[in-house]
Amino acid sequence: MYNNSADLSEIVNLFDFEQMAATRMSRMAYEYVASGAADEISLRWNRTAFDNIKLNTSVLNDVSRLDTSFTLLGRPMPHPIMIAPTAFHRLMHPEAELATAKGAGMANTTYVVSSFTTTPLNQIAQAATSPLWFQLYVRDDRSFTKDLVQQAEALGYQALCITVDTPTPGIRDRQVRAGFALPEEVIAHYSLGEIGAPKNPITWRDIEWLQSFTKIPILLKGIMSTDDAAKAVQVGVSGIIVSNHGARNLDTVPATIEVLPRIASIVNKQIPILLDGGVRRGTDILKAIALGAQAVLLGKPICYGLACGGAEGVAKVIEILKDELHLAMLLTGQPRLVNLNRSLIWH
Ligand SMILES: Cc1cc2nc3c(=O)[nH]c(=O)nc-3n(C[C@H](O)[C@H](O)[C@H](O)COP(=O)(O)O)c2cc1C
Ligand SMILES: CC(C)CC(=O)C(=O)O
Repeated sequence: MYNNSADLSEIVNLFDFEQMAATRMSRMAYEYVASGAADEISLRWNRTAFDNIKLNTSVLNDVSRLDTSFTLLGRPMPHPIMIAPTAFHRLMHPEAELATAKGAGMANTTYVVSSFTTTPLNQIAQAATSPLWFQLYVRDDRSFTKDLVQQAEALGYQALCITVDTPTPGIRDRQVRAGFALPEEVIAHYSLGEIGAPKNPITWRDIEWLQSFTKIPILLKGIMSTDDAAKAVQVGVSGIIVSNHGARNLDTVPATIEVLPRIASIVNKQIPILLDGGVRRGTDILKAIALGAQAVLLGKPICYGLACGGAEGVAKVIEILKDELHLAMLLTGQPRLVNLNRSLIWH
């Protein structure tokens, strides 16, 4: 099932990782990771929307000292690149989520562990050397859900990302064609046996219920409209993640970077905004921050890095992006990420 000992020196950018992963992962695993919903229109838009944004440059600024640091939920962050929650890492590498956690530590990044982890939360916490967050799929069994949140808290997971965009996964034709089914050794410990279908029709009342006992900051993952962003602020969550689930749920929703500016205007800096979906280049990160995000998360590239090179592969994905981000800051004349604003975007 695995073919993880690739020569990573051949890898130059994140697209190379995808190409290499396509030749090294099982067809089923690759199709699971790479595919988008239905006709994959939003999947393409997540990329083309970034491509279509043009950058302004500003010359003769002092860029001798670059600063990518900022504060998120009261904690210092060295750079704005995080690992998005993705399910079933044992499909991609025998060390599974432990390798992802080690890679995250090597790159000094925060790793959001999926509810559909194939490694128990305590083992990941033991292996981690950088901050962990936990992504929650709320289950019908509320006492199970409450126990899981409290377990994550007790293990030191620093924030809770509640995924709100997946009452059901979307139409995934390529997964169906590839005969997606979890091999016996790939066990999602907290899935309640409902693999591939979270079936979690949660409502705003459930968010209030989660707030009533959760001690760590709560973020809502999967906000795509200004109304929902306004509601999120109103109910008092600590942050939102603008996400269309990597274009895996509802096809023809807009690209995340397209909706970001409107959501940022509504939120008006009351709570932090993170973004994921199609981030593949250092310039993408610059654009996201200029348009109102504090940080970005990576989904598919981390899966490809893991499949090609375990912890080293994961770390290399982040390191490549960090280098690209530094170059983009130098070349746009922007030494400090926290100073970025919409003037960086060319109109
Ligand atoms: C293979 C895979 C599994 C995913 N599993 C989850 C998950 O368990 N929970 C979740 O909230 N999001 C999940 N997502 C969505 C990601 O968290 C993220 O929103 C998305 O991948 C970001 O887009 P990108 O892949 O273009 O970087 C998954 C995405 C992929 C590609
Ligand atoms: C089991 C899946 C619903 C996990 C997921 O979020 C995804 O594959 O996008």
